[in-house]
Amino acid sequence: MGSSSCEGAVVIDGKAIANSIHQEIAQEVSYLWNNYGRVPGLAVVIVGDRKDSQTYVRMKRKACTEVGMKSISVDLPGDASEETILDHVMELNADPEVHGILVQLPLPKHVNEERILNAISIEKDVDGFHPLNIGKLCMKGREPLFVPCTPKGCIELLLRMEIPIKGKRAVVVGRSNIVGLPVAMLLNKYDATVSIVHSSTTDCKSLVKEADIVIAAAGQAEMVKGDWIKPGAAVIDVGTNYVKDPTKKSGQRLVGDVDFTEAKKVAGWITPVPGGVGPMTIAMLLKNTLEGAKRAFSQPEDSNA
Ligand SMILES: NC(=O)C1=CN([C@@H]2O[C@H](COP(=O)(O)OP(=O)(O)OC[C@H]3O[C@@H](n4cnc5c(N)ncnc54)[C@H](OP(=O)(O)O)[C@@H]3O)[C@@H](O)[C@H]2O)C=CC1
Ligand SMILES: Nc1nc(=O)c2c([nH]1)NC[C@@H]1CN(c3ccc(C(=O)N[C@@H](CCC(=O)O)C(=O)O)cc3)C=[N+]21
Ligand SMILES: [Mg+2]
Repeated sequence: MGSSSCEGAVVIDGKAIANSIHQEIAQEVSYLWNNYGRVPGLAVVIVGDRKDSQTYVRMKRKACTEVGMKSISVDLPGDASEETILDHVMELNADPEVHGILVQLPLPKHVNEERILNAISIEKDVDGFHPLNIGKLCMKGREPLFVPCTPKGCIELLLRMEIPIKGKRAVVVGRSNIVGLPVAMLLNKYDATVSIVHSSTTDCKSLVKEADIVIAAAGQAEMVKGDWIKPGAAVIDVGTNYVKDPTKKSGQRLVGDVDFTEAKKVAGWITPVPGGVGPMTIAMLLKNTLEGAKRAFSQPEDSNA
């Protein structure tokens, strides 16, 4: 399950793997309902009307409802003040029916993103973006309460496909706080030897070529070419780039950071875009929310039983 292959690499079916995770989660949610009379709750906050953000938020809320969790929606106008957003976060922090809080990024320019993310209770930080959770992710022997969803989804794909990590060379393309950096830290925890390349790296190609595991998260359409890939490598493509395509009704097409057609001929495993990492990000968000709820339900002082 979760893959197909005719020529070249095994194509990792992230959508199918995410669906089976959704089923596992739905079972646990119904167990919680039967035993505690409560379900996990996920609050998704969106500020403004960016089309891509609205699409992603809609997908998250739908997935949440489908597994039987409670979805709490906070929709604020693009000109909402920082104080207004903070007030909503505080209210969600105090709400016993909320176990996860996600503030969709990017926030409008006038809002200090760091200030908002710092305000989310670490017990409800299902994105894993709070500096305390990130800090623990980077430290040996420390366990964050939540691991960021996209990086966790990348690792989950490797684990479920039984792709070895320990002792392997991994190269991460990109070093953002939400993808590149945390995925590199996670691969390090799983005992890969990790390099990070970025926009000032002089020869990305030759470094990527040495990797047994490539994580592409640069936000550059089809930047990683077939001849960058070591034969047999695992290629995980995080990129979601919209490129113009006059043959499509919408006038655009979604592509990854990897030239899929070329790389598939060389790689051992590869994720498609769409249908690879994207669905796993949502599955991990639900998993984090479930974990947060289970921690809350097992606390005696949480008296909302
Ligand atoms: N599928 C999913 O669930 C998700 C997908 N994404 C997608 O992943 C991609 C990355 O997202 P995000 O991390 O937020 O992006 P950012 O723009 O925040 O970071 C991009 C990173 O890539 C590096 N970079 C940019 N150009 C190059 C280049 N030519 N060569 C090498 N490195 C380069 C940048 O380097 P520097 O630091 O020097 O600027 C930066 O570290 C995007 O396409 C995004 O849409 C993001 C989140 C979730
Ligand atoms: N606080 C916060 N947390 C995030 O996790 C977060 C965020 N902000 N801002 C934006 C990025 C992006 N992101 C994606 C999630 C799912 C898909 C996804 O499911 N994509 C589908 C395709 C969707 C389509 O067709 O457009 C796929 O790849 O198959 C993509 C991207 C989460 N992000
Ligand atoms: Mg970004």
